[in-house]
Amino acid sequence: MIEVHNLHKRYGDKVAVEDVSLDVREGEIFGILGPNGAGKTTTVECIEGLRAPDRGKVRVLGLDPLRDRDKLTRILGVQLQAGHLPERMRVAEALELYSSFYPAPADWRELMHGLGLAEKAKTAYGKLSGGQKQRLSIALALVGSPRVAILDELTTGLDPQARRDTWDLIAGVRARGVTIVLVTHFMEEAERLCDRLAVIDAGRVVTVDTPAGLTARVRTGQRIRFRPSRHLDDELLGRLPDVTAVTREGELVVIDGNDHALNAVTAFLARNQIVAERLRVEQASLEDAFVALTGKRLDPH
Ligand SMILES: Nc1ncnc2c1ncn2[C@@H]1O[C@H](COP(=O)(O)OP(=O)(O)OP(=O)(O)O)[C@@H](O)[C@H]1O
Repeated sequence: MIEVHNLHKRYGDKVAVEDVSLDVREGEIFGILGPNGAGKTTTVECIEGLRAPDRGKVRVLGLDPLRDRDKLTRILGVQLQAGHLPERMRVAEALELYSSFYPAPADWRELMHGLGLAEKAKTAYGKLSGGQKQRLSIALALVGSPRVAILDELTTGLDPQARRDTWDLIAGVRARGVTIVLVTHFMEEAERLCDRLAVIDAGRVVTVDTPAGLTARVRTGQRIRFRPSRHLDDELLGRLPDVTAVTREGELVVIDGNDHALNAVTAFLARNQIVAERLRVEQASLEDAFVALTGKRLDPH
């Protein structure tokens, strides 16, 4: 659906996109994940035809975003950033107006209901809350019944419940066959929604993988935490071949080991008639994978 080859873009001396290549397949939710200033927005603006690349090639369903702009706008839905509508335009008016731009628009009333904006149909844009503006921008991105939708910072500024509702909505849009590109800062969003992810850092693609594939790459084994029911000899435990370290966090014992560590530790405890209370086993998360790949944390703004 989307091909990007060796994209470069600079603003004056500042290199925003150094070398980005990726391809987005039909029907998937493709995530672009990276810290502030990584070049995510610049990359999607080149895909949308809003910016001209300095070098490299971009195609959306075979169309050149700059040369074939008219055709592209009929198949591509773009979530514009807040503040792009006249303050006094009402929600229903905006949706009706935008739907009139497209040859085969979606039912804008259905979208308005689906996004929880029906009660605000007659409210002026300037009177909406941040979350409502955000939902309206999603509705406007989808009103043309696009084949590809690009959503930049989809849920930034939404409260946790509205964020979850939006995720359900996006999953529903994908179920109708729309391919989605999602620019995000949120690990949980990436993990919940995306089929594949491009991790971008300092203008380059660090890797492209599924969320599960990314976490599997940094799996360092298991970390086991529990409170022993009675005295436990840390040194003996540390001698088990599958255990690499035993430390204490207050009354909890913390054990790092390979993927067999849990079996080895539970067998050891059973032999010594010790019960593991409040037992927890942790695996690597997508956040860990991101840190391992880029050396940076993702700080949501
Ligand atoms: N119009 C511009 N003029 C000059 N520099 C820009 C411009 N737009 C972006 N930049 C710079 O280019 C780099 C990449 O910006 P971009 O917005 O693409 O990153 P991003 O990954 O989307 O970041 P964020 O998550 O903060 O939006 C940043 O260092 C940014 O400051």
